[in-house]
Amino acid sequence: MIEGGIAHRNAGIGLRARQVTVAWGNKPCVPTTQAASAPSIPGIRCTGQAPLPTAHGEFLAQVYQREGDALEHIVLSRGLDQPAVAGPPAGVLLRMHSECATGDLFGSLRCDCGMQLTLALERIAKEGRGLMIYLRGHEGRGIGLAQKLAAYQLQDQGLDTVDANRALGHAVDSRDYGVAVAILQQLGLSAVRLMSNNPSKVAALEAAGIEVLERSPHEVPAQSHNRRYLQTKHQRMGHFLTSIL
Ligand SMILES: Nc1nc2c(ncn2[C@@H]2O[C@H](COP(=O)(O)OP(=O)(O)OP(=O)(O)O)[C@@H](O)[C@H]2O)c(=O)[nH]1
Ligand SMILES: [Zn+2]
Repeated sequence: MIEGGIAHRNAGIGLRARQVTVAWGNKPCVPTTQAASAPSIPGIRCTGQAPLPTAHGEFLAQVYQREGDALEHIVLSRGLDQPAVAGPPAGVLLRMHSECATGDLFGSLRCDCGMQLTLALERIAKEGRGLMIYLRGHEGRGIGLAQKLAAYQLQDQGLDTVDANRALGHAVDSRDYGVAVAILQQLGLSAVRLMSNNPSKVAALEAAGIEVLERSPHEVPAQSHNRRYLQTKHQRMGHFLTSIL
């Protein structure tokens, strides 16, 4: 893994060719990666897909669900059916984005999520190939929206984002990336360039056997409403953030 640069390993290593065809009613989820036959990954399935034109260009939208779990995780991908271009950069561009209704839907300035979401789609569109996995159930780093709002109340009384979670009886971060790993495996993607400032995401992928060829910084400008939040992530959670230094 390298930090913030271009990885110079075998181009296309991120694509292990695989046929992915999962029935959803009468409409199959068609392959999104180069075709070959391989068994699908147990416990995860694509339950719907359609082309999705966006302000950032056209993506393929897919829903993935874990067996016995109603959460609908969203994958927006582009160019995965194209062979990787020869030469660097190797590995597919990936954003694992934790659901944040306040930031992603309403443009809340308390965090950086909304701008990071937009930036990720822009970067994938610019490169022409990559994916965003939008992880449901990650709201509030796993504590849910209502408890995140309760944490905001405590932050307004002086606690930081770490201590507010603890004061409410929660872990600081209870997110699990297993479903993202399963989706990547289902798509045949074994090596990625991860757009993130969070070292825990790198560790989670590598622990699961997904090679992180590069952690690509994914910073957006800080502003007065989220500066302390970003400082806490840097100082207490080990996030790589330079915009607040
Ligand atoms: N508990 C809690 N969760 C928050 C708070 N602010 C944002 N979140 C949630 O944090 C999640 C995003 O995590 P972050 O720590 O901001 O960033 P990250 O995804 O780990 O790292 P990046 O990949 O660099 O974006 C989203 O699910 C948000 O809902 C907060 O003050 N308290
Ligand atoms: Zn947020």
